[in-house]
Amino acid sequence: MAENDAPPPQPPTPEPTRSTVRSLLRLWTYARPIRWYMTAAIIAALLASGAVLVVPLVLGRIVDGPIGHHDSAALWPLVGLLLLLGLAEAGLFGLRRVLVARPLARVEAAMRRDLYAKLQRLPVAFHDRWPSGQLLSRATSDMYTLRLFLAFPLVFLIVNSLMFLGGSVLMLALDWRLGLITLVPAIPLVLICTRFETGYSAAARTAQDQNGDLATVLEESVLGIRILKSFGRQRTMARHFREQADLLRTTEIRKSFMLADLWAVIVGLPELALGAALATGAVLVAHDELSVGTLVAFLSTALALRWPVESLGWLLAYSNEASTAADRFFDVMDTPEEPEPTAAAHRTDGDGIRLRDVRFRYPDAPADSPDLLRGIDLHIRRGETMALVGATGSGKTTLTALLPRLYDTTGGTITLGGQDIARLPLSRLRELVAVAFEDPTLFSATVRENVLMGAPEAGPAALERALATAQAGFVHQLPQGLDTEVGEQGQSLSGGQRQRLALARAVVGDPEFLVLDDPLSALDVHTEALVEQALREVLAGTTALVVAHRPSTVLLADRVAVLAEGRILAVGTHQELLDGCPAYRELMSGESGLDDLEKNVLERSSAR
Ligand SMILES: Nc1ncnc2c1ncn2[C@@H]1O[C@H](COP(=O)(O)OP(=O)(O)OP(=O)(O)O)[C@@H](O)[C@H]1O
Repeated sequence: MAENDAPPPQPPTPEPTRSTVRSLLRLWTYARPIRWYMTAAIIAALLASGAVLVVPLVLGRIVDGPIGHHDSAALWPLVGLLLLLGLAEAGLFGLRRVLVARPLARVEAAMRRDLYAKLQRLPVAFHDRWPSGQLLSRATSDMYTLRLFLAFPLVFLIVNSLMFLGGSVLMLALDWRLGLITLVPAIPLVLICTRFETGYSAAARTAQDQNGDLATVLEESVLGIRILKSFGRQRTMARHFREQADLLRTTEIRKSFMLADLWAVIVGLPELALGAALATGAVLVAHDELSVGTLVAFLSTALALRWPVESLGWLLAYSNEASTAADRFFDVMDTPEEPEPTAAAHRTDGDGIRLRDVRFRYPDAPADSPDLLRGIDLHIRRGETMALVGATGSGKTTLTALLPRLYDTTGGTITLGGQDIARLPLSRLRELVAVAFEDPTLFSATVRENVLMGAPEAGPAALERALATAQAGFVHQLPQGLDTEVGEQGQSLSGGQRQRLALARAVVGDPEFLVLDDPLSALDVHTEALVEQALREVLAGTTALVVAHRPSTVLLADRVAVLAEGRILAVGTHQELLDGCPAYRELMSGESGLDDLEKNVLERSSAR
């Protein structure tokens, strides 16, 4: 495909009116199936926190009772009770973890599965717009953030709030004056936390997006490592990576400073209040208005509430991270999919492939640019092979992508065997049309799996036939033959080998309609001639559109269509066009020299 000079894609920016709670509530769909586990975990954590709050009361009882009355016999049962409370607290917090560990792993897996399935369903235009690193970071680090949120911050936001409420009531009950002194700082704290929440969620979103950008740069440099090394551009790419990493680092530092500011207030204010309560309590004890035991119980309760209050900082920070991660997840999940026609498929008739007034422009094309395809009219008769030629960037690959509806036309209609492709269910359409692209993408799977991707139900005979057509017999010499893993993107194979496997994948299902985008470009002259010979038999039984850059590929076709200025300029046999279409003559002579071509044609024609 020709280079795209559209501006680089940007991830969506968060809407200014977003609400953290609303974003997090959307996770309910996934959390619902495990609600009872979550409830049990919250109850376990609440009981553990209850045990923590009972400890000060027992301490108060010890001070005013056995210690005050020098009664050591009465001391031991209370010490035993303290021990039991400690054990109960530890056991219950442990139980909370056990209860949610597996269910939450299931939630994370379900979210990731849905995200992956959605990415598969979304149109190619979506993937053109979204950098891969942004999708990668959503499927990995964002999922992890969300699972962690459901495991800890969510539970502790509920438990710690209730513990704070319970502790406050207890402090007020023990002594209302000391209680008020200790609780007054809660008012400025609430205001400060609200302000923090707004600033921090914006920073969290920025960091997550920058993380995605970093993943994109990393992925590109890993996939393009050969180019980088061979052009000695590692330093340039490393600089680019460092710049992106620096941006992320700056945002992370900004987040840390925000959190540090909040923490200073969250830790500082209660300490001041506790100091004031201690001083006031001492005066009250001195005036016999308060027992020492009650003061000990009060202060122990206040100290037990330090964790719920201090944890507020990271709980808020984490909740914000989780809510922006949820936004990023739903940014993808909410993207509209292509409407899937449900009309029952009829049998195709003998009309072949017909394009009527087909127009197309890429969604991100500059507004002032004309449509790339501006009214294509073309009829490929049933059983016919049509070559498509045109200058580079004229839209040949784009036109081929319209047949399997990788992109939807912006005007006009395309029919396959008389059926409008816009009305065919995509699964049926993609059964009818098989495609081999110029860039032969393979997957990290075995040779067999890669080829059978074109027709999973094809038997061993069909597989062998397809490999023979594509002159891909080399696979039998690979260490494990058809079961050899081809490595990430088929990197362990040569360009020509990959191209032959991609061609085998396209023809293995004996498709009714075949679209080949310059399928022989990476082959040596000898292999090309052999593939052409075998391909001719396949093409005889199918209706095909073949993008051709070279005269040798043109020779596979019955007729040739010339694409220029977004329209079909001329259609005819190779010879007719050579005789009557100057643009075609120019295109062909630009490739290999007209004399060579004509010689070639004569030789091949006599060989047929
Ligand atoms: N995904 C895309 N988004 C936006 N513009 C695109 C996209 N893909 C291609 N283009 C633009 O569309 C035009 C036609 O590209 P296309 O790949 O269809 O040309 P082509 O005729 O197949 O070229 P070549 O012969 O070099 O393979 C080019 O200007 C290209 O920049």
